[in-house]
Amino acid sequence: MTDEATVFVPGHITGFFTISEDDDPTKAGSQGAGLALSDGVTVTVQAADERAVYLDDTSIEVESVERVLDALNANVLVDAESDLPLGAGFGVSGALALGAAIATNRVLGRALSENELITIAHGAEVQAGTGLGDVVAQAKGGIPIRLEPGGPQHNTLDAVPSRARVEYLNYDELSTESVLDERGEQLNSAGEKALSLLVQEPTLSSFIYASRGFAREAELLTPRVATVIDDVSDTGGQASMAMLGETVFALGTGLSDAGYEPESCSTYPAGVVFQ
Ligand SMILES: Nc1ncnc2c1ncn2[C@@H]1O[C@H](COP(=O)(O)OP(=O)(O)OP(=O)(O)O)[C@@H](O)[C@H]1O
Ligand SMILES: CC(C)(CO)[C@@H](O)C(=O)[O-]
Repeated sequence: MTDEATVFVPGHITGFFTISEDDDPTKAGSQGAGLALSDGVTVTVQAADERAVYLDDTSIEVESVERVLDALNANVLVDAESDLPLGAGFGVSGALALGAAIATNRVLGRALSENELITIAHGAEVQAGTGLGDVVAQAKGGIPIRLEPGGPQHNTLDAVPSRARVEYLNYDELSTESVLDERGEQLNSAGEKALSLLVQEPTLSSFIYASRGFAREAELLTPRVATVIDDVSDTGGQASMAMLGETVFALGTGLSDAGYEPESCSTYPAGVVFQ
């Protein structure tokens, strides 16, 4: 046991995905692919008499984190700091859940393994309805391809063996929960097509091409996101939409070359790291 533990969890932009439902939340999840980001969430956990969760010094309630703390029977103070907006397609709720699981285990001496903690965080996200594949992707890092859905005991992960500078521009939030409820079927056929394209040619360029096709086919593009993606294409760059937020991401200097003023970071090769 220790008084305090701090971990960094990379953000994660999903480019495309499919939905797999299952009564067992450790088997439910998504296939798909995305980018783990050097912009992420730093989560500090301290033992406390009462439970409290803060993001950037503001008290927040995030169901996935509550579920993780319930599973670990933990009264702790979770103090998170993030470069990324919540609810905008960067997997912040997954990062909070995974960071809380890994750091709480250390602080309270729960002696669970990494896969056990990833399973708890993944199941919590699935049950909260805020994510299906972010947690397993964030635990792996890099440019993960989720070939099979679910937590670490059930899924199969591969990756695009590459790295990239990433630019992004966020306009607004999109509720993961409501999009998943309303668009299931349409997403799955577009997601399967995108995955088979990427598996045939697992490169960054295919990833972003497949992601753009998915966003279009699943009819998730908002007018301003579509305009920005077209502007990036017109200047020879590659961009798509982050699932699920009103957010555009581009490889390299795609957005700045098109005259926008984006945030920038890079893909993050590792998963969760103790600080
Ligand atoms: N101010 C806030 N804005 C957005 N969400 C909030 C806020 N405060 C608490 N929440 C909770 O945080 C969670 C956000 O989950 P959501 O899955 O939409 O975001 P994300 O993980 O950042 O993005 P995504 O899953 O699309 O990559 C929800 O449970 C929501 O209820
Ligand atoms: C559902 C999702 C797009 C929400 O960010 C993500 O968790 C994923 O790729 O499964």
